[in-house]
Order: sequence, then C-alpha cells, then structure tokens
Amino acid sequence: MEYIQGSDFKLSDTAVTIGKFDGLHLGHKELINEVLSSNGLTKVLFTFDVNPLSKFFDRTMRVIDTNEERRMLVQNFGLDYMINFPFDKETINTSADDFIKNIIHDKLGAKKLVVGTDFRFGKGRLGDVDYLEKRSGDFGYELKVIAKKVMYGEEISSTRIRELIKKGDIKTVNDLLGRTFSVSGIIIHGNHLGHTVGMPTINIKPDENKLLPPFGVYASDTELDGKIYRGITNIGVKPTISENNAVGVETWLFGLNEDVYGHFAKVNLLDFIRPEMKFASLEEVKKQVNIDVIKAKEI
Ligand SMILES: Cc1cc2nc3c(=O)[nH]c(=O)nc-3n(C[C@H](O)[C@H](O)[C@H](O)COP(=O)(O)O)c2cc1C
Ligand SMILES: Nc1ncnc2c1ncn2[C@@H]1O[C@H](COP(=O)(O)OP(=O)(O)O)[C@@H](O)[C@H]1O
Repeated sequence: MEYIQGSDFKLSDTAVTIGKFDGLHLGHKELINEVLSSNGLTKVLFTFDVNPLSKFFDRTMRVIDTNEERRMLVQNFGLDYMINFPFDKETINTSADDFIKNIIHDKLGAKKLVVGTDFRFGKGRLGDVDYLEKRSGDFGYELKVIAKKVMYGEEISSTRIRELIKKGDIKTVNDLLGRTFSVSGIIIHGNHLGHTVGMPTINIKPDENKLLPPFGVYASDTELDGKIYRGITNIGVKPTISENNAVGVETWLFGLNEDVYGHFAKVNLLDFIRPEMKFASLEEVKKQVNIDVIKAKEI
C-alpha cells in the first residue's frame, strides 16, 4: 500500500471510501470491505489528517487513533493507497460541488465511491449522500451507500466509542472496534524507580491528540519486537511519586527481562482493573500491583 500525505496526487479508475475513520471500527471495516471487493479498480482509502483537525475545531477533541496508529492499522488491509488529506482552511472552505469536482473526480479519479449513510462533506457540511447520488452521472462514478452497523442495539460510531473510552469501558470499546484499543509509541526513560521494587516498566508518552481512558490500571497485551507480552498497564500521573508527573502509559511486561529503551511498543488494553490511587510509598504500590497482576493474568 502506498501512503500519501497531502494533496499532491492524481489517480484514475479508483474505488474510494472517504471519511474521518477515527477508530477504524467494525462499521468502517464494512466500507473498506466494499472497496476491497471492487475488482479492476485501484482501491483507495481517503481520510483527513486528524491532528490539524483537532486544532481547527476544538482543541479538546482527542482521537481514538493518531495519524500514525491509523496508518499502521490500514497497512495490512490490502488497499492500494491511503491518502491522508490536509484538513486545513482550504479544505474546510471547499464547497460540496468543488469537493466532488476537484477532489473526487480530478484528483481521485473515482469510478466507485463508498460512504456511510450520514456522510457529510464540503463547506458547512452541506454535501450529503443525496447530493453525491445526484452528481454521480455528471462525474461518472457509482455511489455505494453502506448502512451503519449496529452492535448491542445501537449504531457503531466514533462518537459512541469515544464516550465508552472516556468511561473506561474498554471491553465494549474493543467489541465495537473489532480489535483492541491501543496506545503506541517509543519507549522512553521514566524515573528509574520501577526496577528498584522489582517492577520494571516500559514508559510511553502518549501523543497529545490521543484520547485516553480514565487514569487507572488495565490488563494489556503489548506488541514489542515481534512478540506479544501479557502485562499490566498504568495510565496516569503516578501520584505516589510526585505531584507533577506528565500523563504516561507504563507497562510491566510479564516474561520480559531486557533493556528495550528506544524500541517501539503497541500496548493493547484488554480490561480495566482499578483506578489509579495515591499510596504511602512505592512499596505500597507494588503490593497492590501484585494483587492486580493476578487479575491481569486471568483475563
Ligand atoms: C500496574 C501498575 C499500577 C500502578 N498503579 C499506581 C497507582 O495506583 N498509583 C501511583 O501513584 N502509581 C502507580 N503506578 C506507578 C508506579 O508508581 C511507577 O511504576 C513507579 O513510579 C516507577 O516509575 P518509573 O517507570 O518512572 O520508574 C503503577 C504502575 C504500574 C506498572
Ligand atoms: N518485564 C519488563 N517490563 C518492562 N520493562 C522491562 C522489563 N524487563 C526489563 N525492562 C527494562 O527496564 C526498563 C524499566 O525500568 P524502570 O526502573 O521502570 O525504569 P524507567 O523508569 O526508565 O521505566 C524498561 O524500559 C525496559 O528497558
């Protein structure tokens, strides 16, 4: 798959799905599968750069997957191209008509367009599926509108998943995603205290745009150097150690005994265990973690 960042491309004879795709959940997967079934066409996922998006609209808006995480997820789907299109002033001010003409037709060369029922596009979000259908003859594409997938009696949506993440309902989040919610990044140095109590932890500083579940302890499976380690993860600020720690994601991996600083890790969260608490000392944290570990191993 070729990854294109920006607006400098010209494709032809494509099957394209367009959307924000935050979280790449099971509903999104249906759109992508429709693209994948388009024999004879170049298969494209067109999405918007989520980092500028959060700056343009609402600085507090966090994403389920960062650009990088989303790119890694899409990598193995079997698509030909993934386009991460800038969501800047120009894009925001592009009318629905210009979006169809300049982007869907001229740049993407779409012969087939796959979107969800509530897809909106163009300035003021005035473009919708009816409008896409109306213009399909003029611009020579076939429109495929996919109904929203329902799970547990409700439509799957990025908004619903974000709310569940905020509540810490990781199990339901993972069901709706059809995979595990994860936090990934490079392993950095912490305070070098963990190993002093027999609990070495890998520390990851989450991307500032990343939506995190409530501070607390979670059972996890971490992908590191081609292996998966069951472990236990603390998301939070380590109040026992000091008052002003930055938010971190740290994981004690069961069965690892190596220096892995600077390596890339993907921490897949499996289930919530308990909230983060302030203890009297690091030894007291360790005592509690020994109890948490029993739970984490049972999951
Ligand atoms: C599973 C787990 C649970 C933790 N729970 C807490 C907690 O409830 N409160 C807290 O202050 N720190 C908690 N910590 C953070 C420890 O205090 C931290 O691992 C220790 O400060 C070592 O950090 P370092 O990696 O910077 O050396 C937890 C760490 C782990 C791995
Ligand atoms: N089982 C393990 N789980 C996590 N980290 C481990 C493990 N075994 C060895 N390590 C190494 O030890 C480091 C963590 O030690 P620690 O004392 O917590 O230091 P830091 O505060 O820098 O994270 C990790 O970054 C990793 O390189």
